[in-house]
Amino acid sequence: MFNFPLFLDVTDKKVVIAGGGNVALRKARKLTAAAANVIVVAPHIVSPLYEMYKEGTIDWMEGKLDPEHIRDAFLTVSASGSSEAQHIISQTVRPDQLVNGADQPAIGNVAFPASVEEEEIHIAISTKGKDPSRAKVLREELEEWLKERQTKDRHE
Ligand SMILES: C[C@@]1(CC(=O)O)C2=NC(=C\c3[nH]c(c(CCC(=O)O)c3CC(=O)O)Cc3[nH]c(c(CC(=O)O)c3CCC(=O)O)/C=C3\N/C(=C\2)[C@@H](CCC(=O)O)[C@]3(C)CC(=O)O)/[C@H]1CCC(=O)O
Ligand SMILES: NC(=O)c1ccc[n+]([C@@H]2O[C@H](COP(=O)([O-])OP(=O)(O)OC[C@H]3O[C@@H](n4cnc5c(N)ncnc54)[C@H](O)[C@@H]3O)[C@@H](O)[C@H]2O)c1
Repeated sequence: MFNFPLFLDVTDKKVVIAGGGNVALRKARKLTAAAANVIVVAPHIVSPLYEMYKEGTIDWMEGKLDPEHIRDAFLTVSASGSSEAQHIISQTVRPDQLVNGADQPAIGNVAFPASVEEEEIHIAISTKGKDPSRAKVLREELEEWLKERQTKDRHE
């Protein structure tokens, strides 16, 4: 399914996130940190997303996903868990558009890895879609390992 590791520049790209729950929030944080132009489409959004909207970090279109929201999106993130929204996404996107199926990997062509980023390196971890919680555990272990390595370097 996801067979090609890639680091992608999303600066100023239009990214539409369908859904406003905690999964949408996690993706919105990563994407705004990467300077994407994030638009959340959902009838309701969790309060940290509402804060981001009020600060102007993201846009919010209140309501259900509509095909028009995603026609010119560079990347669409499916994070609503709604079969109606999933159906709209799979019927609307062209083969040259990117889709992350956070709630249904089968409709996607990109996945978010767990990652550790420092000034000079960025390490990404994927379990090939099989066990995302394990990717989180591995990320935490890697963070520890990097910390220990830095401490060791400082003492050498
Ligand atoms: C790595 C990480 C990055 C991120 O999200 O940015 C990420 N998931 C994370 C956490 C996490 N995900 C889930 C739990 C709860 C587990 C539990 O409850 O046991 C937790 C743990 C938590 O939330 O603490 C559940 C889950 N995840 C997916 C499904 C759908 C499905 O499988 O059908 C379901 C089941 C839904 C359900 O059944 O309810 C799908 C995907 N999740 C991916 C990435 C992609 C594959 C990555 C890979 O190849 O490893 C993929 C395919 C698509 C995508 O999302 O891009 C991030 C850790 C970041 C970090 O901490 O560093
Ligand atoms: N990829 C991952 O890491 C991961 C982790 C946990 C859960 N999930 C899956 O992701 C989905 C979302 O999880 P959550 O915890 O954020 O759920 P949630 O129920 O808290 O949030 C769903 C959001 O989608 C919105 N929504 C509902 N119908 C919609 C529509 N037609 N158009 C647009 N927005 C709509 C709701 O208003 C709400 O904001 C679930 O299906 C869950 O199984 C994925």
